[in-house]
Amino acid sequence: MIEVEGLRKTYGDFAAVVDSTFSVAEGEVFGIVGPNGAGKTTTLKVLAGLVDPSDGEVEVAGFASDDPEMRRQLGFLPEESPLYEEMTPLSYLRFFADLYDVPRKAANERIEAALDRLELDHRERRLGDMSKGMKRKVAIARSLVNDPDVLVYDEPASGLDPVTTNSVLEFTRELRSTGKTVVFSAHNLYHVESVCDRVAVMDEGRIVARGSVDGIRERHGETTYRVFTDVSPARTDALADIFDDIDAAIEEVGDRFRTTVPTMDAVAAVREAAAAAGGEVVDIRTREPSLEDVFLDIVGRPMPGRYTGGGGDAASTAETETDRLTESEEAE
Ligand SMILES: Nc1ncnc2c1ncn2[C@@H]1O[C@H](COP(=O)(O)OP(=O)(O)OP(=O)(O)O)[C@@H](O)[C@H]1O
Repeated sequence: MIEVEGLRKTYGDFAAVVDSTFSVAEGEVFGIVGPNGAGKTTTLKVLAGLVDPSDGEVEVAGFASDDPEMRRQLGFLPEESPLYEEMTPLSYLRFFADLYDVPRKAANERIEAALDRLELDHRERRLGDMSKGMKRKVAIARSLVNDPDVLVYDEPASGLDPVTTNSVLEFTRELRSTGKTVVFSAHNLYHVESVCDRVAVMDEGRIVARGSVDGIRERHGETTYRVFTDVSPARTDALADIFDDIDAAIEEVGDRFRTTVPTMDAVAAVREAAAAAGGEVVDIRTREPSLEDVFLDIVGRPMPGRYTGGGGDAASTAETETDRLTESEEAE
């Protein structure tokens, strides 16, 4: 549905996007993630036909990005989407539907469906009097009035409160089930991690990693094991034989001790150490690396803009209950 080959965009001497190649399949949600100035918006504007590439090939829904017909197949949500303040959501969305020559009946149905799903009440309220989250929802509804096959969203959930963030992300995810192809950008790794089938990580204009979230995680991150014991395994020197720095990873959590280790051999060592100290392992959990850990591995510095609310934690650490092993299961 989207093919980008060797895309380059320069502003004077400055290269905002360098040799970018990726494709997005029909019905896929593709995330472009990276820090400020990475080249995300420039890439999306090229896809939306708003910025001409300096070099490379770009095709969206079978049209070259400089083909005016391409824009009719596309819904673009810019990072900042100023709305006409004096209009209401309904009059504003109808206005855009008219620009796309959408028949009135189809437009009304589409607008109602989008606003219902986005839980946007106050449809007759002046846009200038609406909250940032409500305005964002109206802008998202606007991207759908022409029923495009491809949606290009620039930071759809940035700067919104956690509830609205989740609602917008959930909505983005659902677009896939209606057959839409979505490309969206985010600073926030948890936003892409929870929504995307595949991602491209950009840094300084270049794609530095690309693939499924799990695949990238596998290549660049490390699974760790958290072993819970009822005595501190540090009381013995069994662990010291295996890891010099194991002490640093032992934390007291309530009346238990949590030791974080990188391999199953190390888990066995913790078990031995706990047994030698007169205790036992009471729980083991795996912790997969978050995309944030992965970013650190790829670009060598932490990802800015860490998410601090709205259920982000669950998405970030992916501590899987199914991977929990009990003492008895392991003994079998
Ligand atoms: N019109 C322009 N003229 C000159 N430089 C530009 C222009 N547009 C973008 N740039 C530069 O290109 C680089 C990439 O910008 P871009 O907006 O694509 O990054 P981004 O990843 O979307 O960043 P952010 O997360 O801050 O929105 C930046 O250094 C930016 O200053």
